[in-house]
Amino acid sequence: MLKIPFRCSINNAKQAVVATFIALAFVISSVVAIATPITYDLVWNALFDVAMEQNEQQALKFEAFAKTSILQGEPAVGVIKQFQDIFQGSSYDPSNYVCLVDENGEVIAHPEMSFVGNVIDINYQLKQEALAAAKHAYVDISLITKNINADFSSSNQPSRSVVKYTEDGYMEAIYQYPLPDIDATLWIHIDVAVLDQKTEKVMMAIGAVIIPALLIMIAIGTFAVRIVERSFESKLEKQARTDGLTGLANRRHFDDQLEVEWKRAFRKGGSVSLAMLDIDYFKLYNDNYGHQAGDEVIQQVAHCLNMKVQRSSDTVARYGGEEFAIIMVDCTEQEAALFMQRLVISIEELQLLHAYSSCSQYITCSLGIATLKATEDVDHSMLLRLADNALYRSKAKGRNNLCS
Ligand SMILES: Nc1nc2c(ncn2[C@@H]2O[C@H](COP(=O)(O)OP(=O)(O)OP(=O)(O)O)[C@@H](O)[C@H]2O)c(=O)[nH]1
Repeated sequence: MLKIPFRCSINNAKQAVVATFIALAFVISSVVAIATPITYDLVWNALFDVAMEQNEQQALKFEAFAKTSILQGEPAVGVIKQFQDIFQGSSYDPSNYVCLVDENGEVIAHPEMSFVGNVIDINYQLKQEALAAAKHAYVDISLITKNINADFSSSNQPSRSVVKYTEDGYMEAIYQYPLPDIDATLWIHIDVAVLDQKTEKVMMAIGAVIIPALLIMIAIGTFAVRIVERSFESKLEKQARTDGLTGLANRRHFDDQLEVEWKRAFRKGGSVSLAMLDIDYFKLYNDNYGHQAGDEVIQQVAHCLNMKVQRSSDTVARYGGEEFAIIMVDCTEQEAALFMQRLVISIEELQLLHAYSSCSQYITCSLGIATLKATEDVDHSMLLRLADNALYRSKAKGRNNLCS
């Protein structure tokens, strides 16, 4: 009776939990989606400003250096040596940012320069790296490198390209200086890859917080859903075994319990007693007092049985309609009969008025009881039959009594 609405409430609760977490995930994702670019921009802009400033300082330094060194017509080796000295210890490692390119944008090494350490010692790998970089981020290299003669004759001033972004978001500042002693341009490329690394670190840090947070949220959500499910499952299980009107064990639980007790008694070589109890003239009660009042009588009788049958090993169940069943274990036939006899009296003592009963002015009940030793030859359905027959005899005897 209670099952269907109960199932609905389980589904509703599960849906509510799932919906809450989806909503939560959505809100967090939205916040992250909105916050990430803003954070990214803020971080980027902040780092960019710093980098720009650094770059600007480097550029000024370099211009000062270039004006004195290159204009004096120093050989390339000297220029680069000076450059290295000036920028050593700065955030830029000159060996990474200085190389020589010819007018085609090819990285070259000059024999005279080989002693100037990293900068000049452009090995195959470094050259490949420079070329690879040129293909991607530094697309303008070959365009800005010019023949030394043209440049040198027109102006001794170093030309400094505009600091700009590349497609990848890198910022680059390109300086080109014609070198007086070789047919090449000293090309100095100060990029701010460092900026990107910092940004990546920040983004990774953000990811390091957000992703675990999302995972934890999913884990907690799953766990919460499981807990809710379990609690509903156990409630559902309990509901499925409980009679909705009286709260007693229902027929299903009774059947299972009788089988369990029967098997236990068989193992222990014991017996099981079973009492079947039926309210007398209940149809007449219903007809005259109404179905609602009938329900209340059933509830009161059930309550009385529950109060009297206190041993945890015993089971009181609503067998159906106005019929109840009591399983008793670990007691003799006489003890069970005596106990049930008192129960019959207790129910009449409830003094639930029944003016249409032929055996009392109050609600009474008839009771059939059977006790059977659990052996290989018989099973618990025999016990049920015996108790039922006893109940039938009790009714036949005039009701409000007990037969065994
Ligand atoms: N109010 C109410 N009545 C019920 C319920 N279940 C069964 N009944 C009624 O119980 C009555 C049982 O009637 P009968 O089987 O004829 O038994 P009785 O009138 O008690 O007669 P005896 O058992 O021979 O004394 C029927 O009228 C059923 O409708 C219930 O849950 N609530």
